[in-house]
Amino acid sequence: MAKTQVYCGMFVHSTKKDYMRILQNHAIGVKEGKIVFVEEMIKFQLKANEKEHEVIKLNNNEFLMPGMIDTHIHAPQYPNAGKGLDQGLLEWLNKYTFPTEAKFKELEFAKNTYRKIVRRTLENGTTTASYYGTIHIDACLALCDIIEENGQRALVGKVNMNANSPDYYIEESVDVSVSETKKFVDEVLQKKYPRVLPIITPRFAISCSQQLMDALGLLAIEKDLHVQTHISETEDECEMVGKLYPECEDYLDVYDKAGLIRNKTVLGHGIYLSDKERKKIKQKGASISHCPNSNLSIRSGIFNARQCLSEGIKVGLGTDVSGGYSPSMMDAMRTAIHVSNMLTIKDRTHKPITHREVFMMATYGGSQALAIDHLVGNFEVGKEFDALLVSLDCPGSQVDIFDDDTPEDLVQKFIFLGDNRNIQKVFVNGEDVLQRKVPDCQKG
Ligand SMILES: Nc1nc2[nH]cnc2c(=O)[nH]1
Ligand SMILES: [Zn+2]
Repeated sequence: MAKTQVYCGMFVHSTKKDYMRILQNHAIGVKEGKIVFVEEMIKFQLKANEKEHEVIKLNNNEFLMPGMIDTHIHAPQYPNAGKGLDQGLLEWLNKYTFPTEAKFKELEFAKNTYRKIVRRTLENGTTTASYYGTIHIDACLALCDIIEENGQRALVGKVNMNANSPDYYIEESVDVSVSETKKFVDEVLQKKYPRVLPIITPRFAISCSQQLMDALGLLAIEKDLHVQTHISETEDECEMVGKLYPECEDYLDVYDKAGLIRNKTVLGHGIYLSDKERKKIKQKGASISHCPNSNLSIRSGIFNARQCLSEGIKVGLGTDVSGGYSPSMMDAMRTAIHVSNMLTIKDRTHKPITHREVFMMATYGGSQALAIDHLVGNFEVGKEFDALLVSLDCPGSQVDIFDDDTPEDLVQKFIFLGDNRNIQKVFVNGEDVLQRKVPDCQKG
């Protein structure tokens, strides 16, 4: 019988009560990918037994944290990461994003790109991602296979768009868009991937007709599926949605009328939501994916994370590659703090979010946002062990530790100064997935 792996040392995670809880001199037992106990080391030592337990001791400059959860990322936009940031959202979509996404008609190009982004996010500690694909079903199915092959956990969406889109990148009709989506969902579910699920992905209200959104809302309800889309990201976009849907009360109402606002719905951005819209999001149990790098890079606006958190809305973090140039969730944490600091600079009564809140949003908050907090997000007994082994004194580390650094200082320094080199192991369901032998993505 396989032994229980027991990690001994320091752990940091978020709980319902604490954004950041640090457990020193603790032991976490992992069996068949799941957390079977979390207890003080002295307690574990009383029952420790060589036949049953494989003990892995962390050193003083190491800790374990939950794997990070990217609640909003466009896998096909990865070739554009770090370029084409000179336009605002609507122009940026037309000039750079749609031409790139259209290339995913070519399956080999799609596979090579998807291998790169899945590997890159894993190396940066993203154990779960909610991916937008393109309108191409074969490429989206290939993305699912590649995620599975690499051992990542994910939601994958075939994008729907049938309006206000260029001729070379648009779905023919509502019927085609819906039937392709059904086919995609059925194929993904049939494969019974242990950790990959489909997510209904109407791009945003501008590129979908009401009829299409109605059909997608029905499908989501019928099959109890996750939903992701964009909302209130820029002022231009909000104005255009107001003109396209004059009969709706507000932007959220466009989606809500279609049945798309559920407790498994994650809404990207939400910068310009009204009090009324936020109230409804909270009431419906939907969530917001805050994508700070993207919001600054394409100059969309300043999201008020403090306000949403204090209102009790579920908030996760997203990289939003390639509106956001970085695929790293560490960048998302840092940038979220800076965005919140900007609000404080403008209004000294605003209480900025700290390393504690961004840590929560990158881990437990992300799991709540994607409605997978019963499976992952923190180190609760019964959850799957998705975790990062962080070392601050590994070769190449850019973090220096001093005698008076507290355990929380170590975590804070990792958030601000750390990078992928400090992420020594990436566990998904208990397995160190960086060790997997997969096709070399650099050869693509
Ligand atoms: N950031 C971002 N916003 C969008 N709104 C509609 N499509 C997109 C997209 O691809 N990226
Ligand atoms: Zn996006």
